[in-house]
Amino acid sequence: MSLQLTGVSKSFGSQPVLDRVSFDVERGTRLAIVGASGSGKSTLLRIIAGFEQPGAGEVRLDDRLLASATTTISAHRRGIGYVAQDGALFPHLSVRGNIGFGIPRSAAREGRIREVMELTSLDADFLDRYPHQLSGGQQQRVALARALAPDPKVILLDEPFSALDTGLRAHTRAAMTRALSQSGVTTILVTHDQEEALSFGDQLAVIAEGRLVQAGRPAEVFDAPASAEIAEFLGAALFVPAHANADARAVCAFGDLPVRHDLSAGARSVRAMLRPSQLSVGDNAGGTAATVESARQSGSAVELELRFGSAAGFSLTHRVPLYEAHRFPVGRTVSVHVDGGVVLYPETAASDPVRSALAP
Ligand SMILES: Nc1ncnc2c1ncn2[C@@H]1O[C@H](COP(=O)(O)OP(=O)(O)OP(=O)(O)O)[C@@H](O)[C@H]1O
Repeated sequence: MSLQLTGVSKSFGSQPVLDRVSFDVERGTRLAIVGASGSGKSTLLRIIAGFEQPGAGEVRLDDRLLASATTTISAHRRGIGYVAQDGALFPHLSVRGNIGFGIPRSAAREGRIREVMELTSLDADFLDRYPHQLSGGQQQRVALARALAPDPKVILLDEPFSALDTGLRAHTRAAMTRALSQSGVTTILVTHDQEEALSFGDQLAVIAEGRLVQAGRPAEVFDAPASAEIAEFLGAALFVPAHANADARAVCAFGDLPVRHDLSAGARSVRAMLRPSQLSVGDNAGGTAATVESARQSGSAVELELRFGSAAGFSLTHRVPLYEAHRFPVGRTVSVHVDGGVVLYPETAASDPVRSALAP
């Protein structure tokens, strides 16, 4: 039993926005969909919610057809809750009125309102407050409580944390994720924030220009992005030209390293991808030599710009704790080691000084 999308496409006028999107979300699990601005994330959620109709394809919930090009079940009959970016609370209704909006009037109503408030870590003292008397994070939790109150089969979250500042965002996200786990409701979150997507769901799907380009467990997708573009989108990535050997190793500017995943599809020219967190920088010899070109304090760390090769060569930024910065004065030659393996991708045709500077 699950929410199932098959070949969902949508255009606005002549502009295609979604192109044959298919996925399955198992009951009680969480899916995060990540994509750049304009990639079609909100449109996808709006089709599932019933606010837009697909141009082609089908949306099914537990085998019941909710939407196709010719069929549509109205939004309020789908059993799907929706939380918008700004919460979209009714400003003239109290917290009680907002949360109780979708629940039939009965003796059990007040109990259910209090239950979902507890689930979303909202104090019962807020019951008679109005939205303008709440912080942004509290408003988002009221919006989630309102969506959960009628006991939906699915909850859709459209960038619900993006309007909150950093500290509040982490706190609200933790409270909402806890509430969703406890309620066991199937959830889809869309976000353009990679960290958020990687930490939210049981599954992660990456959407680019209306197409679903990769899906899987978050750790698997992060570990083996299907393309160099996805690797870069999901977090800082470093690419260096490499020679692949037959024994699952590759030689690149950082030495002879194990290959974790070979996604080069047999290309003659390949490049190795590694994450900055795999680098360690020391003042001993033995690694790849680099020169500290500049040092800039950033919070509790110092960002070193390390230059490899000649002045026209390649540089990367590496963070070291403030208390270690004295070991890396500007002009010092340092040694860079890489832990862990690399992922191989085909080399792109464009020649670029970064690549030639790092060629083994
Ligand atoms: N009702 C509409 N009419 C015409 N074009 C639309 C409509 N809704 C969305 N679009 C267009 O469809 C494309 C995808 O929009 P959508 O809001 O789904 O993207 P998104 O990935 O959610 O972006 P963001 O992260 O910026 O919210 C955009 O180019 C947008 O301008």
